[in-house]
Formats: sequence, C-alpha cells, structure tokens
Amino acid sequence: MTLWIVNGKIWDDEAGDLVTAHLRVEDGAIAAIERGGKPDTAGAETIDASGLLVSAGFIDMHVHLRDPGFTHKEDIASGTRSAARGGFTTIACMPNTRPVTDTPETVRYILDKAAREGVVNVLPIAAITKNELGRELTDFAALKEAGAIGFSDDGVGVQNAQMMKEAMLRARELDLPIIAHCEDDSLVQGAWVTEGEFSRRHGLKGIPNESEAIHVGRDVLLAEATGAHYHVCHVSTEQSVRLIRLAKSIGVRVTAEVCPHHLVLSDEDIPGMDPNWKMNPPLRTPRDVQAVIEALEDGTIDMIVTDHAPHAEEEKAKGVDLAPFGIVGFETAFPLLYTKFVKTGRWSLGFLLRRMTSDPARVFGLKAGRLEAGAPADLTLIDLSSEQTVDPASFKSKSRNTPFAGWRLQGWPVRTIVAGRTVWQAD
Ligand SMILES: NC(=O)N[C@@H](CC(=O)O)C(=O)O
Ligand SMILES: [Zn+2]
Ligand SMILES: [Zn+2]
Repeated sequence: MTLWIVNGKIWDDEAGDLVTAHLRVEDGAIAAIERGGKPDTAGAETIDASGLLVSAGFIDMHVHLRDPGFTHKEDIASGTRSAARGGFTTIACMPNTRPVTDTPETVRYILDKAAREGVVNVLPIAAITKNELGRELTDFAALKEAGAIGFSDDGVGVQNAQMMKEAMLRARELDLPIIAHCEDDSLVQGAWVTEGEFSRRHGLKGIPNESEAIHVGRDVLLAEATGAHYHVCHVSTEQSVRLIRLAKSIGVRVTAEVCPHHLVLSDEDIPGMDPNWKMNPPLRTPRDVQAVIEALEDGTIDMIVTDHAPHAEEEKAKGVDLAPFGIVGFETAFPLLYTKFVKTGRWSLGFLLRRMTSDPARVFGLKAGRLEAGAPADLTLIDLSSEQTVDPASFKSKSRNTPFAGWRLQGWPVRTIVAGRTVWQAD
C-alpha cells in the first residue's frame, strides 16, 4: 500500500533551512523523499502537509506509563495516546511499576499490551535490582531475551557502588546500557526543592546538587573501569554536567539526557507550595539551568527526554510534602522548547529536532529517528505557526500534573503517524 505525504516542509541540514518535500511511504516504511516538483500520486492515499513541518517522529527514552499497577495514573493505552498527541512515536518506559519490571513476564506483559492497545512503539526498560530495592540484581540476560532495551532503577538511585559495578559488568556483556537515576539518599533527607533562593526564602530544607552529581562521579568511574554504556537520567546540575563532560573527553562511554522543565524553569520560578512544581530532580538554580542548556548545546548532554511522570489529582492534592514527585511531559514538550529556544533564535529548528529524534536513536541504536528511505514511516506533522494555551483538561494522559497550565505556546503537533498509519490527529 502506498501513502504520499505531499507539500510538507522538512528540515534540510545542508541548507540549514526548511525545504518542500514529498514522502512516499510503502508498507510502513519511508520509500522515497522527493524534493520539490510534483509527485505522481495517482491511485495512492495522499496526505496534504501544506504549511506543516514533517519531522521524524519524536523519541522519548524516559517515560512512566504506570502499567502494570498504577493504572489510575496512566496506562499503556492512555500513555501512548498522550505520547502520540505530543508527536512522540517511540517511547522507553521505566520499570517503577507494580510489580516492578524485574522479570521477563512483566517485560512481556508490557510488550503484549503495547502491541494490542498502544498506538506508538514502546520499549521496556527493566530494573537493575529486584523490586528496585538495591539488594539483588535482576536476571539481565532473561530480561534482554524478553525484550528489555536497558536497565534502570529509575525513581531511586542504586546506593551501593559494588552493586552498580556488578550491574555494569553484566550490562556490558549483553551490550545494553545502564540508565541511571542519580541520587544519593543520604544527602536528600525529605526535601522537595533544591538548595537555592526558593528554599532559603521559605526556610525549607533543600536537595543539594551533590546528591545527584556524587552518583554521576562514582558511576563514570565505574563505567570507565567496566567499559559499560552508562546513560545518565534527567541531568539537572552544573556539577553533573562538569563530570559528564570530563568523562566524555577521556573516552568513557557515557551519554546523558535532560528534561524540558530543567531547561526552561528554575527554582526561582516556583510560585509557592504547589505540588505541580514538585519533581525529581527538583528545579535547580538559574546557574544550573544555564549549565544544562550549554551542555545540551555542546553535546555533553545528548538528548531531550520528558520523564513523563503522571500522578493522579488526589495524590498531588496531598500538599507539597506528601505529594509524589513528577510532572507529565508529552503534550507540552515540543511547543515549549520550540517557543522558548527556537522562536527566540537561540537554537535552530534542526538542532531541536535532532535532540528529539536522531540523537536518541544514535545513542540507543534505534532504526527510527531519521527521515530517510528505508526508515520506518514514524512521522510527526507540526503546525509551527499555531499558538495555543496549555489546557490540562485537553490532555490525552489520565493525569494533569503540569506546571505549564495556561502557558501560551507555539508549534503544536497536528498529526502523528506510526509505521505509515495515523495514530493521532488534531480536531
Ligand atoms: N521524575 C519524577 O519526579 N518522578 C518519577 C521518578 C523518577 O523519574 O525518578 C516518577 O516515577 O514519578
Ligand atoms: Zn528518575
Ligand atoms: Zn523517571
């Protein structure tokens, strides 16, 4: 079956600009990209993308689908629809579910349910330790065999260095990454905001930057010693950036990600005791925000991820001390970054797209993420001129925990295509 997507604009790296192109899709894959001219679409299904950006579908290597076990927050059906609305076509889900994704059965449950009820590609990440308790490693080989693409105890840090070293040795043997949530528990002690202006003004205990960076420092040394691919989750501090930059400069196999909220918000933006501004890692100081932006720009940080972390309204309503950490991310990520960094002239559109498509694909060895013949026809169509106000009530996610409600943003996805099939379209 042939599908043509005609008259769209694609980013051309050589030209450093948008050019008009027509994409021919055959059997779920991109068969050809024709620049300019008028394609012969006779008899084929055709999508007119006039006035729209056509990008490779976004890839998000850090998300929480809450399935199994916390399906009142999100499930695979709602989470993948939320992803599709945000323009994401491949997502990697974290194992802090119930049960924790620490057995081949749970990995298979996720893949089976995603195949039946999901609308985008779902890549399961399995736990490093059983029940994410940090006491005993999971069976990495069996988890890989079942379909896990990497290992993480996201939600908590692996506190024991020997445990982490052993994990890296085993991951190295299987050629899969360790994807680390970096947090030293002994340095955190119940705080919910960073040490900074906000915590001082309100007399709150703060989460110090070292609680993250101390794990990064430890783990790049372990990655150097073991040769494992070590990927740092949601980098938020200047100190972590410095360590990753140093490790990369000496050839350690380290890669890293950053979330939109850590690029756009600092602790000084927190309006008050609002649980929708509570996430882990916390919003850091303006100096840290500058450091992670520069790190993303110079390649120290490889990619953007949302860390989509849905929580139910009644859970977030418990107040800042009791509410769980986390904010939803899929449905605001692109317009937020387009508005804040591309519209303002700081980044080219091509740069933003790369960090959301081909860079995660390169780091994790995925076939998607590129607009080229032979690649899967996972595509996102975006109206770069459309302006909308963020309305959590419109989210496809089951949860609404966002600090961006009411923000006026530009550059909204309008249609998401996975393997040549439209999985979401704006009304
Ligand atoms: N980021 C968060 O604030 N929360 C995540 C856990 C995590 O990513 O560490 C969650 O699962 O809710
Ligand atoms: Zn985490
Ligand atoms: Zn997470």
